[in-house]
Amino acid sequence: QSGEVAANPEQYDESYLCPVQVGQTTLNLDFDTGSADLWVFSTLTPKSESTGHSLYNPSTGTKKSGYTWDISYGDGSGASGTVYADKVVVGGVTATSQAVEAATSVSSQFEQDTDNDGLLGLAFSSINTVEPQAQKTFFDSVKGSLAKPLFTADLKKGAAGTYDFGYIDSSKYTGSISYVNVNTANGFWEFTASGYAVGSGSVSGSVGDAIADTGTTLMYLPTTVVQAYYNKVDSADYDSNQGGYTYDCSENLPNFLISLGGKTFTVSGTDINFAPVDSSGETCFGGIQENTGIGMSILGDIFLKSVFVVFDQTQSTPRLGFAAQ
Ligand SMILES: O=C(CCCl)NNC1=[NH+]CCN1
Repeated sequence: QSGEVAANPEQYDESYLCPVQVGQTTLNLDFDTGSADLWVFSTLTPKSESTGHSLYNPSTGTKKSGYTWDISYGDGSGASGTVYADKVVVGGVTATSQAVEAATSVSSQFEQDTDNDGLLGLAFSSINTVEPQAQKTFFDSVKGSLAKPLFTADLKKGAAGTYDFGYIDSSKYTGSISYVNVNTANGFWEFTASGYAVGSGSVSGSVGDAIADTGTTLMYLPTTVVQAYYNKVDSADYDSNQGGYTYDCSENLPNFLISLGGKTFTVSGTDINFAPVDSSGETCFGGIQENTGIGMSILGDIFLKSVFVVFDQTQSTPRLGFAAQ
């Protein structure tokens, strides 16, 4: 089988939500290559936490007795609950008995984002949080039945993009796809990024260890790289109250170039202009921030909306393919 599903941006492209049939209900889920749990708001979620969300009704599923899950994300958000097996359909691709993690508790970030009905993890199943036995991601459940064991991400700035499962649609990218091998030891789509450049500078240095993470909004890079970037932004400064680099919204940001698999990709300065910090619209928060304390770089949506990405398990070593959109 193969299929395509829309990835609809929230405000400021903070995350991208995709319609997914879970049991007999269609929910809008955040496809997240940085985690491996498929969890949903449900009729088991306290009303005080689930108002405004579409809810999975576990009555259509088979309860996995004694199974629980509890996940925390890099941004401090989290959720926990119980586990059911049920039908999940993404863009016409069906997992007949997918582990569906029904939330009995969610953090405030999820409670408040009423467009988001849960997450569909697309990292490696090794980091699934279900106890006493880790469960397969949706991709792992259907991988063997896909025309090709791969999926692609084509996210866009302020417009609907797509995730495709089982095939590469050559109309969605330009030029050739350049591949890098993935290190799955930490359960992420983790690889080594090469040199970088700011604006019209020449590509040099090394970004290093990084993950491709559709579930993270911004780009988190080494301090040296981030300082080199904002040195080219006159009004930029590190604002500890905002927790990162801010600048005058009226200032045009330079492009950021990164070399992956021997090819250089350009993230436009307009894409790096993330969002105003308040309703005055004077000060803006940058889409490139420091990876301090994370232990690796994260190429999140700010980067991913500039490229077409292949999450490829056609070979014994998984790999990532990057092409310009
Ligand atoms: O948690 C992470 C970072 C992994 Cl290093 N990404 N995925 C995600 N989902 C919701 C917020 N962030």
